[in-house]
Amino acid sequence: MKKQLILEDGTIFIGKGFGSDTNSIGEVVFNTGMTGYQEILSDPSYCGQIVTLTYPLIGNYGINRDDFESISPAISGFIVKEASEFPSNWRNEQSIAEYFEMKNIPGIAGIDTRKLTRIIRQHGTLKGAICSISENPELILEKLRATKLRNDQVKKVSTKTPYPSPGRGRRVVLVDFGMKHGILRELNKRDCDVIVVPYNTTAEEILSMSPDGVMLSNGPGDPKDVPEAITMIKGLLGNVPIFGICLGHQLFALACGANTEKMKFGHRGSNHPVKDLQTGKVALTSQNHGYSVEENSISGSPLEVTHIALNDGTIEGLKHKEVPAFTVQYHPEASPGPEDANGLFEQFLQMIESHKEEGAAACQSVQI
Ligand SMILES: NC(=O)CC[C@H](N)C(=O)O
Repeated sequence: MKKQLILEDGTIFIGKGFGSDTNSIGEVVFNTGMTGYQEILSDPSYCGQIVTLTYPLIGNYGINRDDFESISPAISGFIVKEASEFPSNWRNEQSIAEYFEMKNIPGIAGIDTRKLTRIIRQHGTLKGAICSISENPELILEKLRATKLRNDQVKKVSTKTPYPSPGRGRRVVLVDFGMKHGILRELNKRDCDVIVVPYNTTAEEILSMSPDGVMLSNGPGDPKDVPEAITMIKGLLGNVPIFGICLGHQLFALACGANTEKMKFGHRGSNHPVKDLQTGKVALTSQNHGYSVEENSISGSPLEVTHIALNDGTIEGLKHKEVPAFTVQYHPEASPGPEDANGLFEQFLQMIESHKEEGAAACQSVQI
């Protein structure tokens, strides 16, 4: 089944379809990870995007029951050089073609994904369409150029109702903007008593759950499309310790008066070096973001830059100068990728402990 991949700039690639036979339109983004395709295709932050992988062989260890980052993938399509037809691994249960067919997502193989990546890097983000070879490319191109990409992805992928993930440790409210399950796993591993809540929960509702700390998850799209979350974070600041990841980091920055901007082609991969400006240490990190916090907007805000990307100098971490809150643009939960930054979850729990001690000391001094 021949298929075509048509880019907004008029480039056409011809390949072989796999997975669902449907046509699809989305923003085409590249990920440079050599492994971790299952976590990538199930990361809700890719909602509405067509993902291409620069590594040429994808699907060789199949799809297994453990490595999903969400129950249903939200991506709009998958572009690979070679989709392995004979996966081999003791955990393998399905090929990627079988999986995409089951989930009704179109894929296209036989594409020179490194050439495609160079086009995106030169041009900047592009919309693209995966469609049948029988479609008229001129008509598809017209449709593609006229298509406005959706701006309600967070609403689409966030949980509709709160749910608990109990533990015996600190109580953490985890705001789900399109959460990767790795974040929940990391909190549960540390025995946190977690309540996951929808993206549009108010600050009052969250505070009424008496959290020891609040986590702001990753999620898809432009942070400015979620104004209710910015209002919520403003209401939380200073009332409870906050740790934000990726979209959570961007929303936190907006709530503190800084600004975010769309990047030319984003960071997506498993080996992005990030420097901690306090310790000078460099961590290799897993990343997936197309927006970043604008550097010039920090000076008038109560924020301090704590981490930067070594590849292009963009902001990768922030902390609030007055209240207990810090955020990172990258993924300390990895899934997939290196676990260098995993200690940030401990840092969050330590921040909760210090905040509790300060609160107890303040109460004592009032009594005196
Ligand atoms: N992984 C994320 O949370 C991504 C954040 C945001 N959607 C971006 O692309 O920048």
